[in-house]
Amino acid sequence: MEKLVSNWYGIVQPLPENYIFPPDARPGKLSTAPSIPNCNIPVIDLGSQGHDRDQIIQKILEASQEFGFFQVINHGIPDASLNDAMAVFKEFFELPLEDKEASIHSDDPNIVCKLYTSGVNYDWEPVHLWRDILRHPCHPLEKFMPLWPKQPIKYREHVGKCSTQVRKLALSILELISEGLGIGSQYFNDGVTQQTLLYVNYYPPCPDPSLTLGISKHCDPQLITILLQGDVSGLQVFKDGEWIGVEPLSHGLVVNIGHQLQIISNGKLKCAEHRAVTNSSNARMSAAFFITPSPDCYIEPAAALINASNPQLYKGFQYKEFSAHFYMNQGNTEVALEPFKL
Ligand SMILES: O=C(O)CCC(=O)C(=O)O
Ligand SMILES: [Fe+2]
Repeated sequence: MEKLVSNWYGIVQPLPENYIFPPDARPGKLSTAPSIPNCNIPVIDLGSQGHDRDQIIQKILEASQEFGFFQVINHGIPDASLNDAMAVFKEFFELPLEDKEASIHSDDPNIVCKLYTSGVNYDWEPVHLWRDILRHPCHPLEKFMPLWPKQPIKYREHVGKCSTQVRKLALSILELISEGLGIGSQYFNDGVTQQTLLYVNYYPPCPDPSLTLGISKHCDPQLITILLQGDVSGLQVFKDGEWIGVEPLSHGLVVNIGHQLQIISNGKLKCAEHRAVTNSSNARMSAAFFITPSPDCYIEPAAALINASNPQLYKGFQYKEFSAHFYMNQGNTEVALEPFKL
């Protein structure tokens, strides 16, 4: 806990050696965001669903096929709700270390609310990430909210409200996707969307952003992710051999396809590699809401998508088998899907 970067940035200069990535994984000069190619990650206006539903579905499918990423605007979640949640996250990370610890201390034997730095296996990592992370489940709210941070005082109220709205939005986007894929509008009900996991990332200003990363290259293992990235850039998506930036949009939300949605869509929708770079002047925060299957949920390509010209690409498995393999290989994107391919 004493290693949290949010508690010693500004004190530590230069970047400690155990944060320096090997040359081929460093962002290099590109990490100073404006110089990287400006993204053409699609921006989809959800405000006109009443009369443009089919067109919106088409745009979502195209973006999910080509980029695995898109941003949504006019998504129905009030600006105030997003601002309030981001404000309590920031307040949390700016608390003194003892207050952060006290805030998440709970009698829960499963310790569902976790605060740590870098990755889950700090002691085993060859290189550390320049970020701290607060994570906890959000759904069902009544079950998990009593285990969330107690400070800031408004944390539970604001994050409870925002997570409920984000989950509703995610389910409505999944309904549009299921309609577009032609797999039945109920496909994403129940087990496959049973959990909402929230990971709040805090990247303090970094002494040398060219040498390190906030999050290294990965794909999200869950079904679909909704990301609040505030107003500081840093998210990059790997596309056609290049890293492209996902520029923050005022009150826009980033949506990306997870491994499970790639599998269910039998490879039609893509989950794209992405990472987060740091910068030397502003702390950056992002809040990722992962819509996640229950551990026992059986995942397989939807039968309606398989035919003579589209043979089944993945076998069926329980989600917990996938996540065990994913975390054992530390999210290595080369091998994450291997055992599940046919
Ligand atoms: O900070 C970001 O923008 C990316 C976060 C992310 O990719 C994740 O939490 O999985
Ligand atoms: Fe991610």
